[in-house]
Amino acid sequence: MSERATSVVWFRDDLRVADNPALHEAVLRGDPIVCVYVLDDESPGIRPIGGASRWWLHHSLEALGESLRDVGLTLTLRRGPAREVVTGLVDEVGATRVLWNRRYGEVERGIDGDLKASLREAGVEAESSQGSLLAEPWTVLTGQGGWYKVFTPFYRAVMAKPTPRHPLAAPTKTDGLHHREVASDALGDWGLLPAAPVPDWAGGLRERWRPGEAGAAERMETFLTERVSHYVADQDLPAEEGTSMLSPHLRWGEISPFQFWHALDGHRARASSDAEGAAAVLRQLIWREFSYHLLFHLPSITTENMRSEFDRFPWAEVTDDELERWQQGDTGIPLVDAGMRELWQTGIMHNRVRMVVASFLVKNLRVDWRVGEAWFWDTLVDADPAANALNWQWVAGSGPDAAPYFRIFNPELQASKFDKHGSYVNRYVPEAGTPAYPEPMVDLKESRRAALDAYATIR
Ligand SMILES: Cc1cc2nc3c(=O)[nH]c(=O)nc-3n(C[C@H](O)[C@H](O)[C@H](O)COP(=O)(O)OP(=O)(O)OC[C@H]3O[C@@H](n4cnc5c(N)ncnc54)[C@H](O)[C@@H]3O)c2cc1C
Repeated sequence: MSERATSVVWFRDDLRVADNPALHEAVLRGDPIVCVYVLDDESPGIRPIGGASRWWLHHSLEALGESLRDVGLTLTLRRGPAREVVTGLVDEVGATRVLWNRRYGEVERGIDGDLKASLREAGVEAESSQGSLLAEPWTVLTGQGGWYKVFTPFYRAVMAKPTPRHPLAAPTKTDGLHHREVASDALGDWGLLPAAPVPDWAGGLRERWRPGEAGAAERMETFLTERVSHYVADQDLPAEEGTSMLSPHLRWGEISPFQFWHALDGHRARASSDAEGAAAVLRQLIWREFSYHLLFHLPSITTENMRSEFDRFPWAEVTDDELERWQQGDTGIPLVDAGMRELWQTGIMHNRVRMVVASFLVKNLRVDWRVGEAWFWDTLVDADPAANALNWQWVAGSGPDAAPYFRIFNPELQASKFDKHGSYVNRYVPEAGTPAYPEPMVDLKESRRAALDAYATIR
């Protein structure tokens, strides 16, 4: 055991050095620092991340390692059940303090709470900070002291709170930081990237994304200088890059909501063409907060219908072949296929198209929303436990404040409104309209009627 005070900073969904309260606190204390990331697929109840997320995580950890090296620190990688791994590391280096930024999922909170209690019992300081949400779920309550089930009042309540704190500066070389040298796993040994015999499916992801804090900052800058003024007009057009594309960076905490908020708020305050766009993106950012509000207060949101009548919904039995047609973008419905192929090739899908493909699966094919949620979990680079579940339940009609089940998106109508010139469909489904393209796997009108009949049985 070392005599000297040492801080362990445990990185999780906050893979950044700027505006990182846990790291900031460790830097202020001035003791040697051990930075650690734990890959935890093993703690009871933990949901292992999907394939696209693993790809992202690999590159994001690489980038974080570099940023830390630039300021004189190193990133230690460990794998296993988080509580045991962090406790083991604390013993190994004789740490006197462990710092982290809070998580909001039930299982994660359980792990963190148990760890905090056992560390404190052992005389080790353990402190958590607010780094990943603007408004922590227990701080936004209704007049009656309950939690919000409807977005608009939640949004108003968040906006009525004092302005979120300003982002914290990143540490610099001149802070004279010391790291403690400890053994680390090699990132490559974690097998996060596709490797033989699995085909390399990540080419499109490499082309589209630059995981890490610098990539996030670059994307935010481009959005604010070039696109925010068109956001309101373009946000629903999948052919344009009209939105911020920051969701995976926010998911992994490469940019904090505080950084994005203040950058947007600056634009909002200016009486310019940017103000309207910035206010609209801020509202979207609050949807992210709302999804975590729900996840915290109703953890079953990830697996159970929020509206229990949906427990009786007569979901259809689909074959593996039928499901594969949806997953691979081979349904014969061009907008659905374009979305599913965009997802497979690039790890992302435009929000408008996500709603369309989800509605097609849950309503036209009458497949349980959890099947679609699981596919998105595996293939999205922004796969997020709270946002994914909330949005699937929103489309299915099984969540609070959801789109009513009977509002069934018509993909053809959606294409004619939001992809008028067919540019998006052409990009991903160039064979649409030729004999090489399959017939629709279901008749849209008939399947719509069947869905409404099914819904009538649970109303
Ligand atoms: C079926 C379905 C599944 C979804 N799964 C996810 C998911 O796993 N992870 C995820 O981050 N988003 C998910 N979304 C929400 C939304 O599609 C993405 O957040 C959005 O497409 C991200 O693009 P952007 O960063 O350019 O968003 P912008 O329009 O620039 O919005 C800024 C930020 O606000 C947040 N945001 C925007 N819309 C939503 C929303 N509806 N719900 C929650 N947060 C939102 C995101 O963090 C986003 O980066 C899902 C939507 C649907 C319909």
